[in-house]
Amino acid sequence: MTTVQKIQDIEDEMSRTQKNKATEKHLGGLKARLAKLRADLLKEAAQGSGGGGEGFDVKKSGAASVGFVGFPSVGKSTLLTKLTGVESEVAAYEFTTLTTVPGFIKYRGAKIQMLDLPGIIEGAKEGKGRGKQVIAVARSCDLIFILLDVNKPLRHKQILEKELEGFGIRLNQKPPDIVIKKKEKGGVSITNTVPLTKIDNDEIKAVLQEYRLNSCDVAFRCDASVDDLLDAIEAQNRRYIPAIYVLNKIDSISTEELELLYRIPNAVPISAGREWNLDELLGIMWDKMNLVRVYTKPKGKMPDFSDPVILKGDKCTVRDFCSKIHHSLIDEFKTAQVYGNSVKHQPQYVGLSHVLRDEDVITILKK
Ligand SMILES: Nc1nc2c(ncn2[C@@H]2O[C@H](COP(=O)(O)OP(=O)(O)OP(=O)(O)O)[C@@H](O)[C@H]2O)c(=O)[nH]1
Ligand SMILES: [K+]
Ligand SMILES: [Mg+2]
Repeated sequence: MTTVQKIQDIEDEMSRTQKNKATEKHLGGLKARLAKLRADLLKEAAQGSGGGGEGFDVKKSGAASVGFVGFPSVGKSTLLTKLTGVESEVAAYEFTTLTTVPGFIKYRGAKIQMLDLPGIIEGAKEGKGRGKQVIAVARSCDLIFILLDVNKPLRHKQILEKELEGFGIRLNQKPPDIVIKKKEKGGVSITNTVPLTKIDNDEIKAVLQEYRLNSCDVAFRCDASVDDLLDAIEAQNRRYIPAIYVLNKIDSISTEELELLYRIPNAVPISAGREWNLDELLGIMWDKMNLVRVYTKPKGKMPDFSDPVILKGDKCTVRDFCSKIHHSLIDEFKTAQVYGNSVKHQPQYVGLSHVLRDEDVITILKK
C-alpha cells in the first residue's frame, strides 16, 4: 500500500468514528498515525520520489522571498508581471504556468524575491498535478501570498489551507507552547500551567504511545489540542509562515461585495489586472515579513542609507549583523556603536547579543 492509500484509509476510519468519551483515545492514536504518514510523505517529496522537480528549484536570493500559491487562473502570473516587470505568461486557460518564475522588487531598500508558481488543485499534497513540488517551494518561502479569485467560492480558501497544512505548513500561527523532554526511563509525566480543556490524559497517552515516547516529560503551557501536541512532536517537520490572502479581480464585483471581503482576516482585496490596491498589498507584505534594515556607518563618515543590511526579525542581533557581513567580523569584534530605536542613548555602545531594530545605524569597532 502506498503512503497516500494508508492516509486515505485512516481518514476514512476517522470520518466513520463518532467522537465521544469512549472513542477519544482511539481517535488520538489515529491522528498520530496520520501525522506520521504525512511526515513520511514529506520525506518522500524531499527525496524527489515525487518525481520531476525540474524547473522548480529556484536559487534563493534577495533579503526575503514571497511564494504565490493558488488555484489555476486566479491571476498569479498577472500579479508577478505587474509587481516585478518580469513577463510570466498570462492566459485565460488553466495551468498556463508550469514552472517557478522568479522576479524581484526593491521595496523600502530591500530586494524581495517573488516566486510565481503553477496553479495547484485539491489533492495536491497527495501528489495530484504538480502540487507537491509547488508546496515544497512554498515551504521554503518567508511569506506566502494565497491568491483567490473573488468570483470563485470562498471555500477555495479552506481547501488551499488544508493542502498546505498537510505539508506541515502552519499559516499565521505560532508554534504551540509545549515542551517535550525525552528521558531514558521513568515513564511519562504530564504537567500543565493552564487548564487543558481540549485534550485529556488518555488522548495524550495514546499520541505518545503511537510515537513510542514511553519516557518523557511533557509540559503544556497553553490550552493545547491533539493537533497542537502533534505539531510539538513533529516540530522538525513544521514550518510557521506568515500568509496574506490576496483577493484578486475585485474589478468584477460590486462595492457591497467588496466591503464584505474586508472582514476576512489577513486579506487584501486587489485587482492585479487593473493594478488596484497593489500599494496596500506591498505595505502589508512588508509588515508581515518583519524585516530589520540596518544602515552601516563607517567610522567618522556618514551612514550609507542607500544600501541597508537586511536582517530577519527573529535573527537581528549585532552577532547576526556581523555574520551577514563576514564571519571573521565576530572574532575581530570589540564593540558596536549604535544609533536608533534599539538604544536609549544616542549613540550607545553595545555587545554582540544586543537586539537591533528597524532603521538602526551601526558602526563596528574592531579589536
Ligand atoms: N477581471 C480580471 N481578470 C484578471 C485579473 N488578473 C488576472 N486576470 C485574468 O485572469 C486570467 C488568468 O490570469 P493568470 O495571471 O494567467 O492566472 P494564473 O493564476 O497565473 O494562472 P495559471 O498559471 O494557469 O495557474 C487571465 O485571463 C487574466 O487576464 C484582474 O484583476 N481582473
Ligand atoms: K492562466
Ligand atoms: Mg500563471
